[in-house]
Amino acid sequence: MTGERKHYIGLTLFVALAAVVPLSTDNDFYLRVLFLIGVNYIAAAGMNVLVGYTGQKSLGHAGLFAVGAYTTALLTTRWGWNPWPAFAAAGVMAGLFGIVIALPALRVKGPALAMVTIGFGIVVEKIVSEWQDVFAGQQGIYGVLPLSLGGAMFSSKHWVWFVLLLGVTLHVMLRLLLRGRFGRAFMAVNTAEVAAESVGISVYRFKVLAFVISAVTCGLAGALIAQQNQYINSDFITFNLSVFILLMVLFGGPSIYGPLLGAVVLTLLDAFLSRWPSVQHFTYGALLLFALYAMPDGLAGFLRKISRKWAPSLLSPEPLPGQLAPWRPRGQGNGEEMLLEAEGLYKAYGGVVPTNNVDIRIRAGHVHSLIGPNGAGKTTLLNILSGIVPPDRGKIRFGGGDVTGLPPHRIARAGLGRTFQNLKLFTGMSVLDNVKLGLHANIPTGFFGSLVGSGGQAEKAARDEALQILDALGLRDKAQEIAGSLPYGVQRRLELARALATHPRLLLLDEPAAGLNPQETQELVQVILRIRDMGITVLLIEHHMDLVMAVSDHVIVLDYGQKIAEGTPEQVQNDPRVIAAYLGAEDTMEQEDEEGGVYVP
Ligand SMILES: Nc1ncnc2c1ncn2[C@@H]1O[C@H](COP(=O)(O)OP(=O)(O)OP(=O)(O)O)[C@@H](O)[C@H]1O
Repeated sequence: MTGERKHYIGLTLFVALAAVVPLSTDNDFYLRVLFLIGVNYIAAAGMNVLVGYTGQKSLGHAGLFAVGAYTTALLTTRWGWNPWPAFAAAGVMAGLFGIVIALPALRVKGPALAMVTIGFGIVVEKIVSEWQDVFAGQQGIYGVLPLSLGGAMFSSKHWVWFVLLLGVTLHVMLRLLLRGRFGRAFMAVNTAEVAAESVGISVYRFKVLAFVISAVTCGLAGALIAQQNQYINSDFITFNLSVFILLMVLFGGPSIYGPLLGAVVLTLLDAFLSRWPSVQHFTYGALLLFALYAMPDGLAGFLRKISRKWAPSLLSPEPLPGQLAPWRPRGQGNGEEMLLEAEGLYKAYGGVVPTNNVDIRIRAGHVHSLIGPNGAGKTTLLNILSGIVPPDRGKIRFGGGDVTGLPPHRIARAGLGRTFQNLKLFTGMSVLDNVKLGLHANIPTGFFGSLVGSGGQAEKAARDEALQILDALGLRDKAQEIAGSLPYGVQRRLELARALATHPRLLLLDEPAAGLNPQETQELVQVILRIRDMGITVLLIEHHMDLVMAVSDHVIVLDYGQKIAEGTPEQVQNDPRVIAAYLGAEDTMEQEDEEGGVYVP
């Protein structure tokens, strides 16, 4: 049975069971607890995209809960809106507030988001408690219209069924979203931002999107509470609520099922401890610390570990298709002779000038090498070309267009793929997912299409192409292994596979042979020549002169940030300025590296 079928059978059983429970009791307290589990799940499910997938922590989501709650309260009491559109408006309003907070907060890195969200939570708390005319402070807004069907207001049981329906719909939509290119991109943003940009993902846009998803679900949760209570006041909007929402996600764990586990356990605990508020708050604090330090993968991670031991078949990966046709790269150049032309590139870090008025021209279809002693500015130049480092001066034309100053994901989408000197893989993800991430910009499924599951065919095509690329690089048998668990040489090849998956016209390789043994280096020579024969232009940085001489059509030499020579490998090898640069650097032009290859530092 496929994983999909298992999931939908499990979900149907769960829904059937959960739908029958309210029939077995008329106790209002129990029905209220079931309702709260549903509401908390809805808040946590969106928060999980932000915290669990993109790794951003927010401590102000009570503010977004308040936006939803007060939107529906004001619309139904002051403006006489019907409760259904008022409920929908609560989600929209919270989403808009989410955009307004996330746009500035996510421009900066580090704890800025946590700080901004704490500030936002405090501001909202103050506004609803002190702006009496509009929000009525502690006294609150009465008469909020509850949802109704055919003119009859929802009973306690209807509310439970409604949150069940909403929760299941949200679960199915988020699962579809998170199992496709959006979920992979959110995780990539969390693991390695620079690498995510290098495959065409706008890190900033994905962080904002995750924040907005979490804002919408928290806003809907707030609206549900206000409409079910038919009342809302400022006592609901506290810092503790923000902590509670975050805690559900951290405690449940970063998995599609984490928020459900977090919502069930913490709502029950909350109900049980509600008689002792001081113990309640202490318990949240203790659980937050416990979740952060002792259970980094939360309850879902813990259960996964147990099932791996006792029921491994539950976690067995999807079977992969058998033989596929050999991979053929797509999106090659449009015949231009000069694929990339850069003029007067200049970059200084204080007194250090790693790129000093460098001009380079990359001819389509050739292998170019960039060499020079340590610290000559090779990596900085590659970073400038790929958009990671903006140049202080100079111009770059790539594929006929000006790409100077564009962010890395835009340059990647224009057809520039790259690998890194220090590997930047998405280490916690499978080999296959790493390569699928390379294909990210070439999978056409949009956000709303993903939510309703219309991306199935595109996902299948991406999986097949990723497997073809892995096949071409001899990695097919590793497809389902975790990238970070592979030997170093295999990880290097995987990074190359991911870069090829971006359909590059120009492939930048930063020291691709670093850390490889002589046999792997020989294989790399063949791989680079094959890549060139497929029509992909290559620019590589390398210290292994054997490799440079074997693959290059053209060599560029840098020293102290300046281009000191260029030409065929023979011309460069015999150039007195190049010999002097290397002699100056190490008193020797060539030395044997540990494995016996010729290595020039
Ligand atoms: N972000 C930065 N801030 C300050 N100095 C930097 C920065 N990036 C690079 N440099 C400096 O610029 C110079 C060139 O560095 P770069 O990494 O480009 O050289 P490289 O030729 O790639 O060296 P290697 O062969 O050792 O990798 C070095 O002196 C380095 O310390």
